[in-house]
Amino acid sequence: MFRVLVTDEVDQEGLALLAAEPLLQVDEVPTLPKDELLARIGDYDAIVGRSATRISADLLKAGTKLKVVGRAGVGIDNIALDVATSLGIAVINAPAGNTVAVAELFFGATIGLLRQLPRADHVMNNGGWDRNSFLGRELKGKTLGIVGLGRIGSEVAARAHAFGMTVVAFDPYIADERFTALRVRRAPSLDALLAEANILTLHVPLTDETKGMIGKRELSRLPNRSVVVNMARGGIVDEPALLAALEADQLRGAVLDVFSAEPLVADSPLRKAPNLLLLPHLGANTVEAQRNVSRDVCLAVRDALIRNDLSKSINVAGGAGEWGDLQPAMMVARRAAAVARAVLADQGMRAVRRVALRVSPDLAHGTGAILAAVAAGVLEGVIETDRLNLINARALAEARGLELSVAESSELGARAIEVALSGGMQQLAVSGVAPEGSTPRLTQIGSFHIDVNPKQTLLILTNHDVPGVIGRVGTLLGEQSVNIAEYHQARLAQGGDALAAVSVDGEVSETTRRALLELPDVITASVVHFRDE
Ligand SMILES: NC(=O)C1=CN([C@@H]2O[C@H](COP(=O)(O)OP(=O)(O)OC[C@H]3O[C@@H](n4cnc5c(N)ncnc54)[C@H](O)[C@@H]3O)[C@@H](O)[C@H]2O)C=CC1
Ligand SMILES: O=C(O)CCC(=O)C(=O)O
Repeated sequence: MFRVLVTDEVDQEGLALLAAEPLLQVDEVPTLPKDELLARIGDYDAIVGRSATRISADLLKAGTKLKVVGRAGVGIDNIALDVATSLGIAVINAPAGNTVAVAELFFGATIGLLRQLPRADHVMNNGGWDRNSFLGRELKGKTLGIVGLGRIGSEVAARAHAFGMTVVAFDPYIADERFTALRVRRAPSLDALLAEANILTLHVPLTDETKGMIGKRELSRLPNRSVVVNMARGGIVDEPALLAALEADQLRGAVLDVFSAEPLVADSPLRKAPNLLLLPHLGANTVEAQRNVSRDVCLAVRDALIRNDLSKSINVAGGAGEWGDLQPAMMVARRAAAVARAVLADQGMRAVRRVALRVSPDLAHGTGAILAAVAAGVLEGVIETDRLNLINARALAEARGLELSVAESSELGARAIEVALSGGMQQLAVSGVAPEGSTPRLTQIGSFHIDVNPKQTLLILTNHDVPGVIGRVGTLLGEQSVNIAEYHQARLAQGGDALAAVSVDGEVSETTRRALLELPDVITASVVHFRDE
């Protein structure tokens, strides 16, 4: 049974999906003060919330059972992501469900500002009828400058064309093809965008790069009497600088849906600023968007808890593509790494320094997730594995000084993986395949070609290629009640060294391993218990 704590206002449709799962117990509470949340979090496997609950480092550390943090929305700036990653806690958001809500609000609010609708309504509510004071401006013919051409920026751009606007955007992380497809002109720099934007709108995440990105200097570069809209995150537009520009009548107006501190304090000078339309973080507040994000995040949290499906987790080292499609490859990669580490350790090389993963081109879309699986395979059996998982494996490996690399190689056959570990002068590569629709297999250990399905435990023996070894190994394992599932013997040349990969059910004890080493002609015996069964 997993316990899920739901804070903030998360739409019922998603919560019903969680509640319908017999393996989940869902406790819904309003947004809690920090100390109360800290006191409760230790009982829960997952927490689901919106932006009102800060998922701080303290909270994550106090959540000793926490496996998943779900965010019903896009922005994750309220979550201490690095801490979650290092603790192996999956962070899952709902990136797409509220895109349209924000894009539509941009037009609603901007037209509202340009036509002075809130003020006109206020006059009407007070019994007046004033047509002369409310001479507005149109969008048609104006240049819209978008910072951040991601999901929301793209939807804003598409709608702006319908209004007859010229659309220019600045986003150094988006390829030219995307600009072309969206019929958006690329601004070469933020300054170039500012120079021509009659309406400037921000659709970027809050990061070190974007914090304070629109300050006094940037506002002064806009054409006179431009409009600034921030529906992304407070702090991207410097609030005192914006206030000053509005008071100086340098700007025609501005819309703020987000603030550097939320809720906005009652006596904030922004509340009195001229031509400033203020909204209480309403971007995602539509029935449709709330339903979408709640469903998306609750399904992903459910699958992460019950099926260990981390494909929607934004901190699963590199992202995953199609999780179902990648899982066999990740399993083979993890096991290949565990085998290589164990065999090298038995040859006296315990301190792995470098881990090099090669994948065939048909697996190139999943290198991040496969590399995470490799890192987990190298570490299992070496470090405390209670919290070792695909989320923190790479970070833990790198923290131990391991150099991880990944390359795509067309020399490998279909859906093939090679994991090479090295340290000092020694190196060992183990390969495997994860064919579609059939059993994943290990295909090579060092120079030896094998063909074995690595199930619960794999025994790797090296021996002299002489008659009788297989029989003696089989007899000994039988005497120790170890059941052999598959026995694959490989050799390089007759009478030389041979390698046996023996897949067995259950565990092989250290006593049995030592007994195997006592057998004539057995040179090394390595046992790998796969811990991710
Ligand atoms: N007001 C509200 O209720 C809502 C606000 N948001 C905010 O909107 C932001 C954007 O959301 P999406 O479009 O879904 O995200 P997204 O990730 O699809 O797009 C963000 C874009 O910003 C670009 N970017 C990042 N750093 C940049 C920089 N320094 N300069 C220029 N471009 C940069 C990225 O390349 C990306 O294309 C979210 O991060 C969130 O903070 C999102 C939903 C609701
Ligand atoms: O409604 C919310 O929780 C805020 C939405 C938002 O800002 C986001 O999804 O990033």
